[in-house]
Amino acid sequence: MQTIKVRLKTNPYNILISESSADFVAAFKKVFRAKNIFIVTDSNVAKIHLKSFSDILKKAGFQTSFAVIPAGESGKSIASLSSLYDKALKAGLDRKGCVIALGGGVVGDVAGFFAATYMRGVKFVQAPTTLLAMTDSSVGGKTAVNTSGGKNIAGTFYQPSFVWINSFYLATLDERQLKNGLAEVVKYAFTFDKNFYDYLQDVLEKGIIGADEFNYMIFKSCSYKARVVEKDEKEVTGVRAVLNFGHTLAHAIETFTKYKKFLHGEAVAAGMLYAAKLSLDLKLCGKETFLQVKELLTAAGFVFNFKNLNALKLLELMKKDKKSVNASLRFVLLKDIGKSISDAEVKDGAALKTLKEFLRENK
Ligand SMILES: NC(=O)c1ccc[n+]([C@@H]2O[C@H](COP(=O)([O-])OP(=O)(O)OC[C@H]3O[C@@H](n4cnc5c(N)ncnc54)[C@H](O)[C@@H]3O)[C@@H](O)[C@H]2O)c1
Ligand SMILES: O=C(O)C(=O)C[C@@H](O)[C@H](O)[C@H](O)COP(=O)(O)O
Ligand SMILES: [Zn+2]
Repeated sequence: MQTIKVRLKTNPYNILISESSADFVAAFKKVFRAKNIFIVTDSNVAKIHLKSFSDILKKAGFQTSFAVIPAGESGKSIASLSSLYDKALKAGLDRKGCVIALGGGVVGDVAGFFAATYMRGVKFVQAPTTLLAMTDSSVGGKTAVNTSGGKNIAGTFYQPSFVWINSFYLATLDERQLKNGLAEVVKYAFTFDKNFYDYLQDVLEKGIIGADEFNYMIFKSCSYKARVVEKDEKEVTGVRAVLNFGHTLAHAIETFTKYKKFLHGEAVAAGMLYAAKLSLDLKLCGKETFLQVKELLTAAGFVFNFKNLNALKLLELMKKDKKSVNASLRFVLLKDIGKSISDAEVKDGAALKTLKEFLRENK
């Protein structure tokens, strides 16, 4: 078992990396005296993992009820959120109860928003089941749902009481979803650590990724994220914005394609390559850095094939990004591998010129 502490002043908590359900139950009992647990999951995870997960808690003496939201990004909606309030009330969830998110980032983001607002806030635990959720979304307390106008437009910051990461769940995840998770993992290498970059390049090129490699990626990613969140929990000072590397274009692409064509990680991979190209065009980094970004994304298996994306429309959407101030574009850019600039203001013309070239080069 490995434990990473998230040392927040008001809501400190642990990230537990363990394949033992006994470790999970022990952690749970330390944090809660309540018996009433409401599990939120999605329609795919419900079929594979809900019964065994709920049995762990029942055997430990807890009462469980559950709600299932639609699988995939379409489930990250106000409709899903709204359905949870009704189901929880019917199930008798009270203020002393606890919500557990069992699933990927979609479940975590929706369940977290729900837990933050149900009866003005009930306790919340993250039990991530995708690589993306284990390395990024289950940590840090961002919760949200999408709207037709934009990604994560409605949400709160609401920290979990703890996170239980059991990489055993990765065994049932398909190749595309595993690759999707790698996008956020390589993000940490690009923005924080050249040594981690070298490690990933080596492992991904060889293509042999087993439990040890996944657990190492999870540990490193969660450690970077925890340190950043401790410094700037609510993205006020700009420190946390670094976790948004690649996300300015990614969210525009996801919104433009109505959350249907690209997975989040696929859009983030595209966004990181674009941000690296923008860094190069703005002379913030050299060609070598841009090529290093491209090489690792390629080693991770990302192919860039953008048809029917409209540069002007993407620019308009990027201007509505949460980092924008007075409609001026802000990006996380790179000086080098492991060295980033958060919150760089970029003129519309420069962003558009690079975007048009980027789309042309990756048709
Ligand atoms: N809050 C944050 O800090 C944060 C960070 C990164 C991403 N996100 C959000 O996370 C979401 C993406 O999360 P995701 O990539 O986990 O997607 P997801 O939650 O949609 O899960 C991907 C797919 O895998 C299935 N699945 C989940 N676990 C499985 C398992 N163990 N076995 C088989 N199938 C399984 C799901 O049903 C779904 O179809 C996006 O909405 C993104 O915006 C949030
Ligand atoms: O935790 C963060 O902070 C992040 O930015 C992590 C991102 O990977 C994640 O996709 C996040 O939800 C994006 O946040 P947003 O504020 O741009 O909606
Ligand atoms: Zn992300």
